[in-house]
Amino acid sequence: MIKNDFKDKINKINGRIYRSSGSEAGRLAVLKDYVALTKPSIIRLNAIAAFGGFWVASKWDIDWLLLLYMLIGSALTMASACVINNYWDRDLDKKMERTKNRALPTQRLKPTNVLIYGIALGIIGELVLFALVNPLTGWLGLLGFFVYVVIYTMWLKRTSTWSTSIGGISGAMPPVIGYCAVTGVVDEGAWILFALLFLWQPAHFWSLAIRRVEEYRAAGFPLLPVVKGIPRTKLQMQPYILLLIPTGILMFAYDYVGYTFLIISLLLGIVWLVHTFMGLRASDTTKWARTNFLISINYLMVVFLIMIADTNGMIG
Ligand code: HEM
Ligand SMILES: CC(C)=CCC/C(C)=C/CC/C(C)=C/COP(=O)(O)OP(=O)(O)O
Repeated sequence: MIKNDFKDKINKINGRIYRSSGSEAGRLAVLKDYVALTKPSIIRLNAIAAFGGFWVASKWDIDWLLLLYMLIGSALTMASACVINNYWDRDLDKKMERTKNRALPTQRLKPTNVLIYGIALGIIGELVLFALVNPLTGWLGLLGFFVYVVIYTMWLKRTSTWSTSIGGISGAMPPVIGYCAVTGVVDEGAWILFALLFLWQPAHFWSLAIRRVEEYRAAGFPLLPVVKGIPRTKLQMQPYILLLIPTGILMFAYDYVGYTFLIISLLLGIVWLVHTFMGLRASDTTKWARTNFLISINYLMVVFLIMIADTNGMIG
């Protein structure tokens, strides 16, 4: 104990604020930081989407080992992308309340270590996808990684209001990876799942961006509400949600799911659309945006869980 306190002091004297991992508590805190860098709640929801894609393509005839490999490979690839996003954004993350306490902006971890960690996760994830799932899922993982890390994080997030829509291509990859792990081809089912996630994302993210518009402005991110204003952003969410609703109809029309999914996805889509529409006249925009963000998260979770339960019209 005394030895660890001494180590911490030496670190401070040397002007370093990297945390000592000598004590039990210190090691646990470092571990927590490494886990947080992977953005676990985003990976969790993305993993549900990948699982849903796999399940729908399998039509209840599940290859459990393949499912496990697909989940491990895609989760590690996504974790890698999120860690490298944290690495790249470490200076900008200092400027925002929401992100300023992360491990890199506070200098609790060394950037080089984080970069190595991110690359290692990506190499293992991609090896799992290429070797144990199929090459198509490996390429789709690489595409998702490239769009999120290079196109979104390194380029558009700092320069254009298009970051959200184009960045959505990467977020739409997980269910496609799950689906293609089974089919080995990109067919209409893969495209419908892609469309579902792609169309879901702008309203999800803009709800958050509206709530935190001043933070994003101060940090210099040219997001839609920062550049074009909140009323325009509220308006621009609507075509995405409107187009999202037919993806449920297409899933049904192509016989992937039954009536239960059709009805629930339609109802949820309509609830979200109406709530978004009401945003145009909301008196408390912050409160409205918080609810809209929560609806987005719950919409996706429920739609994918029902998709899994009602694959092939199992519920009816
Ligand atoms: C362009 C695409 C996307 C952007 C820009 C985006 C942006 C964000 C941001 C900045 C947050 C942080 C919220 C906060 O700290 O309060 C967030 C939260 C979240 N996002 Fe997204 N997101 C995108 C796509 C996705 C996708 C594809 C998923 C999953 C399928 C997802 C799931 C989540 C979840 C679950 C949260 C809540 C995290 C928490 O509570 O810690 N997002 N999103
Ligand atoms: C297959 C593959 C690798 C797909 C990638 C999927 C993926 C991780 C999508 C999530 C997109 C996302 C969290 C954007 C937020 O980043 P941000 O930088 O705006 O968030 P922040 O400000 O909280 O860091």
